[in-house]
Amino acid sequence: MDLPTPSPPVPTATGGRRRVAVVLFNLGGPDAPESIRPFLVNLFTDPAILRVPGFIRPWLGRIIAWRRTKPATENYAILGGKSPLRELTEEQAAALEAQLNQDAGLEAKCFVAMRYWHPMSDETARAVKEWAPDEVLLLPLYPQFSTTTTGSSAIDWARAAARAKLEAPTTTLCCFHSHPGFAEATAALVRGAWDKARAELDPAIPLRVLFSAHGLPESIVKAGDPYQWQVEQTVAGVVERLGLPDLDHVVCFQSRVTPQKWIGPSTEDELERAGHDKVAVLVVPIAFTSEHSETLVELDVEYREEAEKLGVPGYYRAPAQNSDPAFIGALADLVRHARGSGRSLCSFAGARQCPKQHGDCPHATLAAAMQRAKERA
Ligand SMILES: C=CC1=C(C)c2cc3[nH]c(cc4nc(cc5[nH]c(cc1n2)c(C)c5CCC(=O)O)C(CCC(=O)O)=C4C)c(C)c3C=C
Ligand SMILES: [Fe+2]
Ligand SMILES: [Fe+2]
Repeated sequence: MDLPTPSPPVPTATGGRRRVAVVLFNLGGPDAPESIRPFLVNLFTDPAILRVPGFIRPWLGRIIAWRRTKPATENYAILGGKSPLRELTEEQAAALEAQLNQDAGLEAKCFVAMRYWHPMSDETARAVKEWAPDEVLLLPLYPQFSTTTTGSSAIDWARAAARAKLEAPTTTLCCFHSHPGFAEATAALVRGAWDKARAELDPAIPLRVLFSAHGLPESIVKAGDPYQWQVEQTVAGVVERLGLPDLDHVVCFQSRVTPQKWIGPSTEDELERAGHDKVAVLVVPIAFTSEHSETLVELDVEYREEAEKLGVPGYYRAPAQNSDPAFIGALADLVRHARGSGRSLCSFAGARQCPKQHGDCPHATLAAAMQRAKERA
C-alpha cells in the first residue's frame, strides 16, 4: 500500500530512552446495565456507522439505539450486565508494554482508547499529553481495516489529540490482516482447538472450520472498504499455517444488526449447511482479538443452541487471542516496524496491496480525514 505523509523521527526530548506512547484502539463496551443505552447512542450516531445525512443522524441513531437496547441488555445480562472488553484490552496493553520495555533504547507506555465507551479518545489523549511522549503510535486491535472500526477510531483520535494539544509525531498503523506473527499465533490457537475437538469427536464425523468475522452492510464494502478482502487474507494465512491438508473450511459473517443487506454467507446459514451435511463445526472468531459479547454470547450461547436445533453433530469454538504471548509478540513486532517506518500512516512489513481498493484506498484517504478532523477540533 502506498501510504502518504511521512513523519521523520525526531530526536528524543530526554536524550535517553525514546518515550513511545502506544494507543490501543478498540470498540469499547458498557460497564454496567445503565451504560448500555448511551453506549449504543454513541455507536449509532457515529457517521462511520450510520451513513445518512448529518441532520437526520442524531434522531435516527437514537431511535435505532433505543430499539437495540432490549436485545443488547439481554446479551450483556448473560455476562453479568457488562462487557469484558475493557479489562481484556487493559490486560493486552499491560502485556504489550512489558514486552516493549525489554527493548533497549525504548520507554513504552500503552494506553487504551475506546470508540464508544470509556476510556474514550478525549480522556486518553489528555493522559498521553501528560505523559509527554517523544512519539505516539496508534495501534488498532482490529486486524482488518474497516472505515467503521479502525477508520472511525483514528478520525476520533485526531480530533481528541488536537483538542488536548498533543503535538508529538504520530504514526497510525492501518491493519495487520496477514502479518506472519499474527497468522502464526492465531493458527496455533486454532490448531489447539482443532486437536481438542478431534480428540472428543467420533472419528467418523467430519469437522469443518467456520472462520466467523463480524459482518458489515454490503454498501460499505461496495463503497471501498477493504475489510472483507482482508478477512479472506487472514483466513488464507491461518489455513496455510495450520498444517491440516484439504481442510474443509469457509469464511462467514456474524452479528447482523440492521435490516440492510449485509455481506455473506452468514454464520447462521453455514450452521444450517453443516446440519444438512452432517459435519461438526469448529467456529473461529477471526476479526476480534479479544473475547466480548459477540464471542461469549452470540457464538457460545446463541449459535451453539442454533447448531443443536439444526442437527449439527458437534459444536466447538476456538478462543480469541486475548493476551496470548505469541499474539502480544506479534503486536510488539508491529509496533517496532511501524514506529521505525518514518510514515504517519503505516502498513505492516510484507503487506499485500488490496487489489480492489488500490488507487482509491481507504487507508490512503484516512490521512486526509484525520487532517480534517484535526482542523475542525
Ligand atoms: C451497523 C452496525 C454495526 C457495524 C457496521 C459494526 C461493525 C463492526 N463491529 C465490530 C466489533 C464489535 N462490535 C461490538 C458491538 C456492537 N457492534 C454493533 C453494531 C455494528 N458493528 C452493536 C450494535 C454493538 C453492541 C452490542 C450489540 O448490540 O449487539 C463489539 C463490542 C462488544 C462488547 O462486548 O461490548 C465489538 C468488539 C467489528 C470488528 C466491525 C466491523 C468490521
Ligand atoms: Fe459491531
Ligand atoms: Fe489498501
